[in-house]
Amino acid sequence: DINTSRYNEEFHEVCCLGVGEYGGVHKCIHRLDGCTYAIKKSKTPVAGSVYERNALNEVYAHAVLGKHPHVVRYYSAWAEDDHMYIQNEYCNGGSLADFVDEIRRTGCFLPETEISHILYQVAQGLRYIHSQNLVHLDIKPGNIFIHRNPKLMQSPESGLESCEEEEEFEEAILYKIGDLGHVTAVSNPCVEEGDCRYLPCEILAEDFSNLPKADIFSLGLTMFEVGGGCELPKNGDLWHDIREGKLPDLPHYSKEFNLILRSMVQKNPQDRPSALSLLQCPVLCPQGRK
Ligand SMILES: Cn1cc(CCO)c2c3c(c(-c4ccccc4Cl)cc21)C(=O)NC3=O
Repeated sequence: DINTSRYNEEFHEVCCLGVGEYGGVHKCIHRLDGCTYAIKKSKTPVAGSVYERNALNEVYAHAVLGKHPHVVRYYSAWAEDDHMYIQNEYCNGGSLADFVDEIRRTGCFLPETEISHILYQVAQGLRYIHSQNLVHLDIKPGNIFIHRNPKLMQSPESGLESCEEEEEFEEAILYKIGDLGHVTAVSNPCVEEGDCRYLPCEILAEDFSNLPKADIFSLGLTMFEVGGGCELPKNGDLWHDIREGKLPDLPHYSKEFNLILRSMVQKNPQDRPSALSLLQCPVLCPQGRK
């Protein structure tokens, strides 16, 4: 009967975090360890279908990518009662898509230091994914999740005392790349296209010769929206203009920051910076930290 299901036995379902054609994601508390997780429940994909390959890609990617501060952590996956479950780290601050909605609603823009920090953190996640010879292929605001470290939210000093023995500085807000359903290997790619609003034209033309730079392109458009840029089209003239390198300026940010975004969405993948080179860029490098 349904009550013997691992999902119901091991977890207490708190609330729904989102639903899509894939299924639904719930915030759950593990009854034994008391920790909170995000668990996606989806219909078992038809054997041999692209959905099954995507589902397997997602779990393989999580297994290979293991633990990284800027990639959503995977804990477990299982199948039961004609559904697949994946148990991931719960990020308590929503996604960058929620953030973009908020900026559009309030007209309050992030200071350049904050938006540079977001780009720096996500670039660290991308560098890690690319270093494993994998590519994400669906980088977009809805797939970048935010985790606010409650300990550090009161006063930044508190974090320092507690981790004085550790070398590294604890971040109060962590940005994490999630939804690895489109992840594939750089070498033998089986590309399942992500959201066309964020894809470069070479991917749509099935040119997979430089996949890591496709992630850079998508990250450039993602940051354009976080910076208050207009809503991105799925097609049409603006879609093509952007891919001809005509990215509108973000008036609230410096010339240098705008030049970085424009370099990330260059038509020719070779002209886009790698994730590693973004991390060495002085405009983004966090002040004073190596
Ligand atoms: C819609 N939605 C909202 C959230 C919480 C944001 O504060 C969320 C999460 C995830 C996911 C997710 C995405 C793709 C695959 C599996 C999962 Cl659990 C979806 C999420 C995930 O892996 N971790 C999340 O926090």
